[in-house]
Formats: sequence, C-alpha cells, structure tokens
Amino acid sequence: MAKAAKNKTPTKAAKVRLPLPAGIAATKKSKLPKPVRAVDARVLSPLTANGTGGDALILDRLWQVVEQRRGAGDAARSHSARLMARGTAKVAQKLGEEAVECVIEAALGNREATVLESADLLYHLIVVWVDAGIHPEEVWSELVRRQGVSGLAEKAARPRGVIRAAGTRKLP
Ligand SMILES: N=c1c2ncn([C@@H]3O[C@H](COP(=O)(O)OP(=O)(O)OP(=O)(O)O)[C@@H](O)[C@H]3O)c2ncn1[C@@H]1O[C@H](COP(=O)(O)O)[C@@H](O)[C@H]1O
Repeated sequence: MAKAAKNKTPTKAAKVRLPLPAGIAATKKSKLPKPVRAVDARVLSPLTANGTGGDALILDRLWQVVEQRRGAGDAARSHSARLMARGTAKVAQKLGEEAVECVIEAALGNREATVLESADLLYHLIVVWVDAGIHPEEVWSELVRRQGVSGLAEKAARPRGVIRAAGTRKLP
C-alpha cells in the first residue's frame, strides 16, 4: 500500500494563494489578452528544444528566453509576458506561492513533487530577476563570492546588533 503510494505519478501541490500586501494592486488577468490555447510556445522555442540534458546552463538560457518576452512578448502566447504585464507585485507574489508549494512538498517528503515544484520555483525566480532587471551573472558572482565561506562563520562575523537594526524578528 505504502509502496503503491510511493510509486504514483508525482502531482503538484494544491495551489497556494498569497494575498498581495495592502495598497498594492496587480493588473487583473481578465484585462490581458486571452491565452492562445492551440500554440505552446515552450514546444516552439528553439532554445528549449535543442535536446540538451539537464545542467545549470538551462538557467542562463531560460533567463534569455524570459528577457526576450519582456516588453516585446505577446501576452496571449507567452506566460512570462503575461505575468510581467500584471506588474512587479504579481510577479513577486507568484514566486512566493511557488516557494510555499515547494516547501509543502519538501516537508511532506514528496521527492518527485519537490523536483517539479523546484522547477516552477526556479522559473518564477527568473521571471523576478528579469522583471527587476537582474542578470544571472550578478547572482552567480554573489554565489562565487560566498564559496568556501561557511554560513556559520559568516553569521558569527556579523556585527552585533545588525539583525535588530535590519528590523527582522528572525531569531539569530
Ligand atoms: N519553465 C517554465 C514554466 N514553469 C511553469 N510555467 C507556467 O507557470 C504557470 C503557473 O500557473 P499558475 O496556474 O500557478 O498561475 P497563473 O495561471 O499564471 O496565475 P494565477 O492563476 O496565479 O493568477 C503555468 O501556466 C505554467 O505553465 C512555466 N512557463 C514557462 N516556462 C519556461 O519559460 C519559457 C517561456 O515561456 P513563455 O513565456 O510562456 O513563452 C518556456 O519556454 C519554458 O522554458
């Protein structure tokens, strides 16, 4: 019984809906052109149909595709264009929802669903970067800068009082 449950096709978590902060509005979906159902831009994209296997370079390629969708993208054919047309708050909200869905699957120990949710999360993070004008190299550089520095050592080296000054309630 447990084995059958373990082998079932992974399904996505129930959709999480986060409210936008008070005073921030996003463009309503109904105000955008209806998506063209017959065409799947992902199937047509030469960048994603080149047969490459999985490696981190996909993140750079995905950023380029989403960047192309910015401004010039057709909101009826492109999910990225459609999402960005709804405004920065909506783009950020979607990232939060995907993060929560990923957290739920991870906490439940659903390995395969966590992989699916991770892909959703990375895609929506890249939409956040494009919307904010952030290039992947900026994030890669920051990761390189942190390489070899233990998170515990970094935390211990922080000036005292910084956490309080930053206004966070997170426990140190
Ligand atoms: N990786 C992805 C990807 N992952 C998830 N999604 C879409 O994200 C959407 C999430 O759906 P939801 O129902 O959660 O949210 P929603 O309908 O956008 O909005 P709300 O219901 O929350 O208002 C789905 O339509 C998914 O298909 C993605 N859409 C695009 N990509 C990549 O982005 C590229 C460009 O896509 P387009 O911009 O659509 O051309 C593609 O080639 C893909 O490589």
